[in-house]
Amino acid sequence: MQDYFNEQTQKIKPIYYIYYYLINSSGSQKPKLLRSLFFSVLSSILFGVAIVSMYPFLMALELNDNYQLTLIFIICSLVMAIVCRVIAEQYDTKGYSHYAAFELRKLLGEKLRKVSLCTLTSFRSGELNSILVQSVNEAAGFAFTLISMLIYGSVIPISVSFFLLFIDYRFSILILFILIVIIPLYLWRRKAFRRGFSLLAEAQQHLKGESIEFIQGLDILKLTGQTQNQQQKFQRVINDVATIQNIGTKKGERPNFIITSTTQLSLILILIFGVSWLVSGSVDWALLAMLVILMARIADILNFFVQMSSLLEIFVISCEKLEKIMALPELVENQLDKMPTNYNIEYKNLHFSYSDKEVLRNINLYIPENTLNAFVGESGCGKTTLVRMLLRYADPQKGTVLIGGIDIREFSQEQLMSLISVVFQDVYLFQDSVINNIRMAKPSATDEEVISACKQAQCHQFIQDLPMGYQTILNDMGSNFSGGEKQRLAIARAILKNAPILILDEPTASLDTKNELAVQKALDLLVKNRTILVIAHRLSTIVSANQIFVLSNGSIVEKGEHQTLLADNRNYAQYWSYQQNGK
Ligand SMILES: Nc1ncnc2c1ncn2[C@@H]1O[C@H](COP(=O)(O)OP(=O)(O)OP(=O)(O)O)[C@@H](O)[C@H]1O
Repeated sequence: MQDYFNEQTQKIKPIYYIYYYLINSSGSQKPKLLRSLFFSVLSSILFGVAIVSMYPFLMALELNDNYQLTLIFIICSLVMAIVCRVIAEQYDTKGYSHYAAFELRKLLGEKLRKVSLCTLTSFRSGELNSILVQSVNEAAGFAFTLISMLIYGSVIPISVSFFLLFIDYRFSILILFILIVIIPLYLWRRKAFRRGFSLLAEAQQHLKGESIEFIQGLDILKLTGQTQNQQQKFQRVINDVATIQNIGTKKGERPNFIITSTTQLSLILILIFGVSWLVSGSVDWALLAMLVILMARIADILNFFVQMSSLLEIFVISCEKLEKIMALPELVENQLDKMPTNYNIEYKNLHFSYSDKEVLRNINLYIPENTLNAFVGESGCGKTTLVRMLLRYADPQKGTVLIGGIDIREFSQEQLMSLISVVFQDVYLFQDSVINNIRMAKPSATDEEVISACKQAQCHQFIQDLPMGYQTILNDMGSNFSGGEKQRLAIARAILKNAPILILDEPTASLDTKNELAVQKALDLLVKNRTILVIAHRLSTIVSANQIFVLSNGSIVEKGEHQTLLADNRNYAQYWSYQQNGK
């Protein structure tokens, strides 16, 4: 259970934050929400007026003294209260809340675009998805329901208490006293509830993450015989969710009982005082009858408010999650007026750490344009991180990366990405047609251009053999394609994009001989006249590279051509010898 305790579950935001979140979650719809808020308050006041006017009505009825006028006044107040409520509810009925959710999602999308990939990958799978879907719905969708609940629960008793001042101030004080007793009780209950809800939200988040991992990794788990173990882990989280729910229900029992009893007891309190004042002759029966009806109504409203207030906590938790995303550091971007005239790449005194773990140390390297450059070294030495620095996967803590003599932070994201194509071992394919999956590298490309890129990438034939050819929809991230076929689709994207710099995470490393030959043929075409950075696992594929950089523990320890490095007889020569001997 300790897994779910974190800064968010420990900290309870003060109650005024709820109002802050409620108003701000509506974004540009704020004026409409404020208008709804105004009409909700007006509706509650008019309702209070109508209830309190029951007393002069009953008195006039008893004395047969022009009661029709009071009756018309009560009916008008009630009709106006209903009209105001209908206007207030337009925030939901006219779809403004949906628009607020749409805008919030757009804002989050924009934010995520500006956050470094390194930061984004620190989120658990499913976490961002759940924030974008569930938290947005809860934050933007609940706002009006919660506001009206808060208003009816507080404004009706307060306005009634105010109007009663003109009739009998003692009852006003009595109602205010009941409200004042309930508020600290509610705050006490909130504390117990809030922690439980935060823990539950965390546990449910874990459950979503586990289920996504379980489903996505099912084939690997089956192959490695680990299904049972993973299922046990999954089951443990399911049990945790059930346990937290049980504990939450038990913990909430006492505060719930006390609060609902207090609202019911208030009715008895009014009766006790009212009857004693009636007996002493300082109150008449009509006022007492009106107050009993009134208190029954107020007790209902307060009970409803208390029961529904768990929604407030869910709302606040969602807002806090959105706040966490909006507070993520952004990559500072600029926009260049002129793009570079050459594609020489330079890393200058670059240091990079993930949290406090230093992964790249004082990297200095120069890559002339149109050359083939390979990065080799033991697993975990920092090859991928080094190459990703060029893509602004994250910004280095120290040092710079330059393309054509320009610091890459000077480019906008679009400008930088227009210069670089990547072909990694993991190819991401979207659930869309084959042609659209390739065209995404250059959205303006014609069908002919896409087909020509596919021919060069050696994938035209197998696409043609698909049931709907280029229009075939890829299912489940392209699970119906082999690894080699996916690689060739990625190469087709890179050919179509035609960027001057190409990053390859040795795409043939995990392929069988037949697929490797096809991919290699496609690659041979792609690498011509480009600046290439390749992460190499098999040294035989990079013997012709212009420069080979050998990394060890985050530093470049050797660099040169294949033959020079062999002659140096250091790390590279040792790796070469291992691989040649099949070790
Ligand atoms: N997102 C991340 N957060 C924290 N640490 C990371 C992250 N990505 C990589 N690392 C760590 O940084 C170090 C360098 O990783 P990197 O992937 O750059 O190595 P590599 O040389 O490419 O390894 P391999 O050849 O196995 O792919 C490793 O110790 C790795 O565990």
